[in-house]
Amino acid sequence: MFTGIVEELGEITAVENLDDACRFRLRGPVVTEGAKHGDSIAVNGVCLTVVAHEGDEFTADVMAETLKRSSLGALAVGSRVNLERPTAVGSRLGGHIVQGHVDGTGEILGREPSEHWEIVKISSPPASPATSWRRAPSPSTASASPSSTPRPTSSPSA
Ligand SMILES: Cc1nc2c(=O)[nH]c(=O)nc-2n(C[C@H](O)[C@H](O)[C@H](O)CO)c1C
Repeated sequence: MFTGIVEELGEITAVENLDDACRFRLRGPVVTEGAKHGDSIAVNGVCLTVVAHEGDEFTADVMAETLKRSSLGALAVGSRVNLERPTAVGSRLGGHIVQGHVDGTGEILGREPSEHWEIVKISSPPASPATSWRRAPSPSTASASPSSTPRPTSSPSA
């Protein structure tokens, strides 16, 4: 579990194209401190697994499904990425509880700068049948169109 509070801005230092995946090497001095093989690290909000690490760099394999659903497929050597380690049990949860399991990519529709912050408008990707059953239906959606969200037959009805 993550909180969405970014710990540092890391960088992609190598990209290797595998048959149906990509192997990324990333630099992140904060998130690699004490990192172990098998640990999770969120890269631009996407939960990935550390398969190797050395010094301030770690390697993660990104499978085709992840490349399809997230914006990680657009990354290249030199790209800066938001990095976050999972939340430690017992610590204060700033931000939100975030799984790092991305459903899809939105699009930035506009940015309105103001003196202290910017309002960023982002489109939400339409739910595909493959992801919509993973989302809990909101009460209004469920009552408005109960048959529009395919779910496994074993799911309790809303
Ligand atoms: C822990 C984890 N590790 C990886 C990984 O090392 N490589 C990968 O491609 N996907 C991983 N995932 C699943 C992704 O987070 C998930 O596929 C994306 O968020 C898209 O839904 C997860 C959940």
